Amino acid sequence: MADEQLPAGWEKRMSRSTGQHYYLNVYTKESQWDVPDKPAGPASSAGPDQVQCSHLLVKHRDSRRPSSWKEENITRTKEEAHELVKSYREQIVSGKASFAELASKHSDCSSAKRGGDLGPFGKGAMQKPFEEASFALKVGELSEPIFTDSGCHIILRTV
Ligand SMILES: O=C(O)CN(Cc1ccccc1)C(=O)c1nc(-c2ccccc2)[nH]c1C(=O)O
Repeated sequence: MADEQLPAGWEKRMSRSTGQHYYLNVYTKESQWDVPDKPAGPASSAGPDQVQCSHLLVKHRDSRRPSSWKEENITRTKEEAHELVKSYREQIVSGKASFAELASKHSDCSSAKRGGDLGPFGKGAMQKPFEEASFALKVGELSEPIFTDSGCHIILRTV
């Protein structure tokens, strides 16, 4: 397809070994041979009024619970947390690292163990800033940094 429109987050690549085209999700690093007309992520039980997202949370000393699986007592400032989240976002967007890789290493949320995956959720389940950012994303899209009482997040909508 000459001027195919790909869903957000997908790029057309050529296989060095076979010369065939394939499609790469630049955020999740998933690749597939057919045009990505499916949601950029594993099918899930997300209902019509739900989204499925992964997130990377960096807490700070003013977070509601400044402690995590990574760090007993989190002392970084809110500004330092924001800088870290911006650097992680840049690594993901530039293709240097995948979302799941950075979330599993650096997220202060317990979902780090699942590459940041939160599963499907509807309205009313999450803190308002998180919900609003999640529902504003297209499938495969990565949010700008957002703040909740828990800390600073980037969110990847997967379904
Ligand atoms: O805010 C608090 O008082 C404590 N929390 C809430 C929490 C704690 C454990 C599991 C899930 C949520 C967190 O700080 C927190 N929030 C999140 C969170 C926030 C927004 C969306 C998804 C997860 N994760 C965590 C966590 O420790 O793992």
